[in-house]
Amino acid sequence: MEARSSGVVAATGVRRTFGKSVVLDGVDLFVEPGEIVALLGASGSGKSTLLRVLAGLDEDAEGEVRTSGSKAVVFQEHRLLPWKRVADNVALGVRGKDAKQRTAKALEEVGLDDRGRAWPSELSGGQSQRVAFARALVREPELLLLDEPFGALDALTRLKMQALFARLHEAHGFAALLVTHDVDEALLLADRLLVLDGGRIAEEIKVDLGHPRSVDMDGFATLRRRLLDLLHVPTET
Ligand SMILES: Nc1ncnc2c1ncn2[C@@H]1O[C@H](COP(=O)(O)OP(=O)(O)OP(=O)(O)O)[C@@H](O)[C@H]1O
Repeated sequence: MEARSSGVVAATGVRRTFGKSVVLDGVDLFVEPGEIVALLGASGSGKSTLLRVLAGLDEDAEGEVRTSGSKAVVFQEHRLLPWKRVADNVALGVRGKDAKQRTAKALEEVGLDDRGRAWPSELSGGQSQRVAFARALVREPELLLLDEPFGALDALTRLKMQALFARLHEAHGFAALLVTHDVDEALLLADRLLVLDGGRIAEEIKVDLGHPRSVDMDGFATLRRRLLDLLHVPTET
């Protein structure tokens, strides 16, 4: 265990029950600095529950969870405050006299430098999610916890946001735990995949595909098939 003491996330024996139902039954999970880990699993397997535990949003879980450094969470829905302008929503994540400058930089990084004075209701779904990323980034987190952050977006916007995420990661080097049910997304973005099943991490797959990645590169289809098998998804119809 010593070698892993520098992890951004070190969780051991995480257990969460709701009444008689055991959702997490001894989860061990480590995330190294700068690493992108995708968390997959069937619907109801406990992905969001685990993410909430790691985010410190669930006080009723058992087990040991250590996270180091600052963290930020991005959910499927943007959760912007409708009564605050875009820039003020982003600025919620920062304090100090350079807050304004950092807010402007974060908005620029997500491609919305000209929308700071807009209201959230004036933005598209994709733009709103960009603001959610800016609000997370402005804290300069060491760890991003992402719960289906692209899940509510149309296919094209989703691809653009995945590319944006990859660029942001390259620029900032944060570690990320990405909950997703999209196998291609996991394979495009993550260094390592974890499959949650039966309340535990049932599989771990290292993604040695290099960067940049695309769905038609060598090795992608093989990993994809393996992952779909693990998720019990038929690959032929
Ligand atoms: N607050 C709660 N009270 C009772 N049961 C809950 C609660 N939160 C989650 N559960 C149950 O825990 C199980 C896991 O839910 P969770 O949302 O973590 O799954 P998931 O893997 O994220 O699913 P999905 O992919 O569908 O989002 C489900 O059976 C769900 O009904």
